[in-house]
Amino acid sequence: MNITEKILARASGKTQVSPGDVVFVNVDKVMVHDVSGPGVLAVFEKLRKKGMVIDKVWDPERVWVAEDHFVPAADKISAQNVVLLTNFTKQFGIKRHFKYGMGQYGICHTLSHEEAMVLPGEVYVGGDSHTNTTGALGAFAAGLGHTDVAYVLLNGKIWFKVPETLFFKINGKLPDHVMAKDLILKIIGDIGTDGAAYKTMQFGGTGISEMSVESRLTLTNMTTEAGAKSGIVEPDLKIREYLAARGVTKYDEVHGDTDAQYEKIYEYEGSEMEPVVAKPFSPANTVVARDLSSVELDKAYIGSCTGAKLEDLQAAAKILKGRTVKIRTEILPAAMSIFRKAMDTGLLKIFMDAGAVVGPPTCGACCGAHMGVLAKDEICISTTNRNFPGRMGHVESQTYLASPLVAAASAVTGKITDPRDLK
Ligand SMILES: CC(C)[C@H](C(=O)O)[C@@H](O)C(=O)O
Ligand code: SF4
Repeated sequence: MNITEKILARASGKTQVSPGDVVFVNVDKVMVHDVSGPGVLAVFEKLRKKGMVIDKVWDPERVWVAEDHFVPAADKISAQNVVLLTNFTKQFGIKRHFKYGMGQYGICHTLSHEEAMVLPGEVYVGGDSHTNTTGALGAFAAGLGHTDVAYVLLNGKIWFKVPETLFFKINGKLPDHVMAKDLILKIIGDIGTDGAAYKTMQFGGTGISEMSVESRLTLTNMTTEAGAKSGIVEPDLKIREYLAARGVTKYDEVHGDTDAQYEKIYEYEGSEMEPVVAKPFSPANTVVARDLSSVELDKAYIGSCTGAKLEDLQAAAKILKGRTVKIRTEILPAAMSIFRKAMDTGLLKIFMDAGAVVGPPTCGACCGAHMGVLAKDEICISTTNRNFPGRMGHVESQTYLASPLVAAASAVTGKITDPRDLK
């Protein structure tokens, strides 16, 4: 069995599972945020109307809650949703509620690794499609809809069909000007937005062992854009060090067997990778950044669970240091802990000296909700993961997806720019 099959076998009390089997698994952790939380509570209300008594969740210690999509409250409805979440965590005794304006808070998928909320070998589900992100820590991590999350909250279990696994073997390190974002855009461009439909995308090879944990998280984050049920990387020393730095050393790692089976193996030569950009309106609409050097931009956005981890901000700072932005540039670290590290290490000063605006963690601009939406016909280069019509604002706006290096280089020139071409 491969790592995903072994995790699902262990969680369902079986010695052997195969792709296609339906298993009923014990869940280790579950997350809801300020969009899915109220949706799940609406399911509870429906069940109550049918006479069900709901006065506790299966295990309040295994539930955590993030305020991220519409904070700072974008309007009256989002303000009300935060009140709903607060009442929910109080009523059910859920202590891990990351609240806007009270110390650490941020985008759910960023907190999941920054706060070591999920550990190797675990089954983690969340009310958000990019829950796949945390698979980079060696866990089975998948997004669920409101009804399924409600079921997990009450029972601590859920069913899964064991997915087939596609293995992406990356040989050798990526060049300096290329980031994990370029690699995953290249892969999605190759396999398409349904190329991994209900499959697991596993990443391995020397290119992955050389890669930082934060970079691996960019890969697994975007497996959702290829339709994958989950994304995963086998845990190694880097993961152990990452978790130890967060005070966690006890967990039960799972590794695939040496003769593990995969549906298909794809190979990529790391050193041959180039900066890649996804054009509107699909993450699979990819070309090399250099082919787009005539595209004029209105905005550069460096933010989101995909592109505003510390390493992403460091990459942007490398470009922006001593330079000035030519277009409106918004930089929103993905969690307060990252914001603080960026402040302590001088990154925020570099951004502000360059003329960019630095703002609080939020999903707002990424999902076109608030805090920087695009106007009609505006064109944005963004470190986020989706560029469907209207994703970041007006339905006739356009988003190009890119790495933080490409986004920062483009902010400086006002046109899509390969970082190698920046004077
Ligand atoms: C709003 C939320 C449910 C949504 C998701 O599930 O992915 C959002 O995070 C997104 O990226 O589109
Ligand atoms: S930052 Fe964007 S992609 Fe990530 S959870 Fe928020 S809305 Fe979804």
